[in-house]
Amino acid sequence: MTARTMSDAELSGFVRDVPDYPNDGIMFKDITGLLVDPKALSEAVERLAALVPDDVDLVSGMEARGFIVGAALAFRLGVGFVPVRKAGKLPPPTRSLTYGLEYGEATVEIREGTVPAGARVMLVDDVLATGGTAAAGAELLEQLGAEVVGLAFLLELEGLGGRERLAGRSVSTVLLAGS
Ligand SMILES: O=P(O)(O)OC[C@H]1O[C@H](OP(=O)(O)OP(=O)(O)O)[C@H](O)[C@@H]1O
Ligand SMILES: Nc1ncnc2[nH]cnc12
Repeated sequence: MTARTMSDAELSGFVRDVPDYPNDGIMFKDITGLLVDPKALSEAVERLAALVPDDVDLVSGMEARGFIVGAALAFRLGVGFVPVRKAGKLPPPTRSLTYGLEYGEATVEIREGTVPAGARVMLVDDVLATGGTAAAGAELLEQLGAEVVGLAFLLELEGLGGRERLAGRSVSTVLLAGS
């Protein structure tokens, strides 16, 4: 495993807090500064890689920021990447799952045939907040026959119930942040 080159505080320093975005009362965690800095990006991907069991077959990531960290992680691990897309972006055949958000609902999709039955899949995203997005991604992967061996996030927002929503699953995070 590659040694850490940054402390938690240094890596966290690349994440920008944006108050009242996209709605009043939301403290948005903007990871753009982390992505644009080569050392911070490398540190983040190495830390994510350290959270992944040895024998995964695939990494999967949630659109859109989960594609960035997930595809980098898949490349780092030498495995393929399965995108979990928002509704209406993938050509058929697809499998969809609609899930509840804090207000309203959303639908995610995976292209059928991308996940071999029994594949050991690590699901990745940038942020764990309420956990609804990741729970839907994991459930959809399982409907397609995958074994979801774990979920890894760059940033966990405490106090929003994400851990509880993913109870029973193996959840790990690189950084913790107040919400
Ligand atoms: O734990 P939850 O409450 O479900 O929230 C976490 C999700 O919210 C953000 O995605 P967003 O829908 O903002 O889309 P984006 O990645 O396209 O910006 C983030 O990238 C996660 O996917
Ligand atoms: N506060 C937040 N910042 C960034 N991404 C998010 N996804 C859900 N909540 C978020």
